[in-house]
Amino acid sequence: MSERLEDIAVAMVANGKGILAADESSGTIKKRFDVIGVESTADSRRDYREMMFRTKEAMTKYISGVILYDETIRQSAADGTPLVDLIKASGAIPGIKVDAGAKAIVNFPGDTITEGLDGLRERMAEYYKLGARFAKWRAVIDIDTGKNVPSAYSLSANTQALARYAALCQEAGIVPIVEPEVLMDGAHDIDTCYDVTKATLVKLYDELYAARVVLEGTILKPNMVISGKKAARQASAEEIAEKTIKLFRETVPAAVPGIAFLSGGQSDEEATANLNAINAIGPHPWKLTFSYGRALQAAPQKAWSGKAENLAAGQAAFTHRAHMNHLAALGQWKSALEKAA
Ligand SMILES: O=P(O)(O)OC[C@H]1O[C@](O)(COP(=O)(O)O)[C@@H](O)[C@@H]1O
Repeated sequence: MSERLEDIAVAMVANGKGILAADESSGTIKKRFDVIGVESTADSRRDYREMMFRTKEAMTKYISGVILYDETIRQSAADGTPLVDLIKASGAIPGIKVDAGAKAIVNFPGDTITEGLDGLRERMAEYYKLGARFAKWRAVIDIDTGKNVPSAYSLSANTQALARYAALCQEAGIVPIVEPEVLMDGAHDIDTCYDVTKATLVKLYDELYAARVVLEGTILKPNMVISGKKAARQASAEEIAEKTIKLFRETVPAAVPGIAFLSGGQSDEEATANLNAINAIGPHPWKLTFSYGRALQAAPQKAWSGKAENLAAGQAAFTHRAHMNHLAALGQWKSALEKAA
C-alpha cells in the first residue's frame, strides 16, 4: 500500500467502508464490560477485540481502518499473532489513539482540554514502527449555554492542540484524524448544536491552516448536527442530514478527503439511519462515512458477553452492524433490512 499521506487518507474513506473505533481507554472499556457483566482484564480485552478483528466479512468488506488503544497495538492474539497483523491481513489500516484524555480547564468550569502533546513526537515515531498509519485525537466540547460553556478560550485551546497534534502526525508519516466532538448530552436543541459545531469547525480549520497542516492528508471525525439527548424535540434524520451538510459546506474545505462521524451516544440504528440520510442527499465534496465506537460494538458486545461459545454470535452481530453502516455510507440503507436480520 502507498505510504503517501494523501493515499492513506483516501483509503480510510474508500467507497462504502468506514472505521472501527476500538480505541476505548481502559476506563471506558471497563464501563462497556460492566454492562455485559465481563471483568475487564488485559486478556478479556484482547479476546474481545481479537473476535472482531477475525470477523472476515466485516473486516474485508466494510472496515477500512481500526483505531487502537496503546495496550491493543502491542497485544497479540491467543495464538501469538500480533493484533496489528490480523488487521493488516484483512486489508484494513491500523490506527492509534494518541490523546491522553480530557481534563478540566482551570478557571473555566465545565470546559475541558485534551492533553497528550508532551513527548508526542517520540511516541509517533514508535507507533509508526508498530504499524500505525493513522492516529486520532479527540477534543471534547460540552454545551451548557446558561454557563457560557463552551467558552471561546476552550475552543481556541482545543483546536490549537488538535492542529499541533495533526502537524506532528504528518511529520511522522501518519494521517491525523482530527476529532472535535461537540457532545449530544444535555437539553439543547439542534440549532444550538449547529452554532457550537460551527464555531468549533471555523476555529479548527483556522488553526490547521496556521500550523501548515496538509488538509489532503487529514480526516475529520465530527459529531452530526443533532438535538441534545434531553431536548424537548428530537430532530428527524432528514433534518439532521440537511443541517449537518449545510454546516460542513460552510466550514470544511473540499481539500479534506473524508469525514468519518463519531456515534456519540446515538443508538445503533439512529447512527446508521442518520448517516444514510446524509449520503442520500449527495453528491458531496467529501466522502461521508462512519468511525463508530458504540454504534458498531454495542450489539457484538452483548452477543459475546465474554463467553467463548458466543464467538460466532458476536461476530455475526458485528458483521450485521458493519454491513448496515456500509450501506449507509453509500446512501443505500433501508430500515426494513434491520428487521429482516
Ligand atoms: O473516552 P475514550 O476512552 O477516549 O473513548 C472515546 C471514544 O469516543 C470515540 O472517539 C467515538 O466513539 P463513539 O462512536 O462511541 O462516540 C471513540 O473513538 C473512542 O473510543
